This record gives sequence, C-alpha cells and structure tokens, in this order.
Amino acid sequence: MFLREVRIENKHLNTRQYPFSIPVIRNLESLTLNQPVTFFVGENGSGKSTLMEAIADKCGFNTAGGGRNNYYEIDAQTSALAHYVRLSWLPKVTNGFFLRAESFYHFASYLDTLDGGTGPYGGTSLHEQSHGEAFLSLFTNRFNKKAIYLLDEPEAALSPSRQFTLLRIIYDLTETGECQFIIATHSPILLGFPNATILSFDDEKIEEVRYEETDHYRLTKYFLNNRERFLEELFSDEE
Ligand SMILES: Nc1ncnc2c1ncn2[C@@H]1O[C@H](COP(=O)(O)OP(=O)(O)OP(=O)(O)O)[C@@H](O)[C@H]1O
Repeated sequence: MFLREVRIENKHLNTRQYPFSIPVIRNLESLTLNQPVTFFVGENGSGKSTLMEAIADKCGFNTAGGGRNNYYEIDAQTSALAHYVRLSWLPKVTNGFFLRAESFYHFASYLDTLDGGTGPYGGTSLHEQSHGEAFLSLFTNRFNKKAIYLLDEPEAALSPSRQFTLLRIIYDLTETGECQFIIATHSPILLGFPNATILSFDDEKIEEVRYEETDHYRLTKYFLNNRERFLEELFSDEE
C-alpha cells in the first residue's frame, strides 16, 4: 500500500462546469484507500475516468497513458480535476503506470520510436501484437513491484481467459503488499479479485459495495442463468 488518501480541496462552486458538473466529483471530499486493489465501478459517465486521470496526473504520470518518463505528443489531455486533488502517501512511490485503453495505440507508437519498440515488451513491437497480446506484454514485462498502477478499463482488449491471466498477474504483484492497483472496470471477472475494495460511483456519491451487490455481478449472473427469459423480456414490446 502506498496511496492512502485522495482529497478534493478548494472546489469551486460553479457546478455547471466540468469536472464539478459530475455529481460524484461535486460530492467528493476524501477517499480512503485501504487495500492493495481498489476498483472503481459505476454507470458510463459517472466520473470514474475523471477521478482516475486526476490521480494519474498527481502521480506525475502521462495522463494520456504511461509512466513518469513517458513523454509523447497526443492531443493535449490535461486533467481539469488534478488542480483540486491532494494525495497522501505512506510511503511515497514514484514508480508506476497509467493505462488507458483508449490511447494505448499512441503509447505503443511512442515506444516504437524509442528502440524499435522491441526492448522490454517481449521482443516484438506492441503494434505487431494483437490489442490483447500487447496489453498483456505490457503487464508481464513492465509491471513490477514497489509501484502503483492505474488501469482504466483494462478488460477492453482482453478475452475472458486473458482477464484471468491479468487477475493472476495482479495477485502475484500484490500478495506481498508491494504493489497497489486502482482499476476502473465494467468486468464482472476482474471485480471478483479477492479482498479488493469496490467503490461504486452510482447514486451521486462514492460508496463501498460488496461484489455481490454490483450490477456487474447481478446482471451477469441473472443473464447467464436465465438467458432465454432475459432476452424475451429485453426484446418484448411491453414497457
Ligand atoms: N474533458 C471533458 N470536458 C467536459 N466534460 C467531460 C470531459 N471528460 C468527460 N466529461 C464528462 O464527464 C462525465 C464523466 O465522464 P467520465 O469519462 O469520467 O465517466 P466514466 O465513469 O469513466 O464513464 P465510462 O464508464 O463510460 O468510461 C461524462 O458525462 C462526460 O461526458
């Protein structure tokens, strides 16, 4: 554990302006982190990426994705929230990585400009690997201990079985307490990681929920157990 608390300070009151137009961000005072793995869950647009990006910015990571020393040009991504965020560390780490599924392509391009992109990523440019293979190459070759990893929807490129591989990687890195992950996800598989804190961004505030209480678990379980009935209801004309 390294990052213990995220505080929002000196919010301005113009609630029509992003990021304080987002109810969860407007209502957030402080967030305590007490497990090596924390998940952000919630509906699309509830503010998960906004908070994650601000934390990445305050960690000194490239907000387009990457670590501290990864400087590359893509459409400017400045975090509107970072200015208001204070992080409390014990102890402080500077190692780590921010993974954004949506801009991973640009990060891979940047690596290609360094040393043909083949150095630490399994001997092949990330562009010559499939999206999911490239993600996993990054996880297996770049992730190591004494670091904090911020992952925004890492499941985007991963098959279910590769999501299990990622769970194993996270398990190996966190079992001695020397790594911390904050993961925004919609994946009921990733959310099943044991002893993680799950923070829901629904209902206009951040609240800890149990795995079995998440929509991800409940809807997926209901769908798998009642697929025909579920689809009949979904496609019926009745409101
Ligand atoms: N740069 C921006 N300027 C203005 N509004 C923004 C900006 N970025 C995001 N928003 C808005 O803020 C809200 C929260 O977006 P955010 O990306 O944080 O949601 P999210 O919970 O990560 O959603 P998802 O699960 O779809 O990734 C959305 O309504 C979005 O349109």
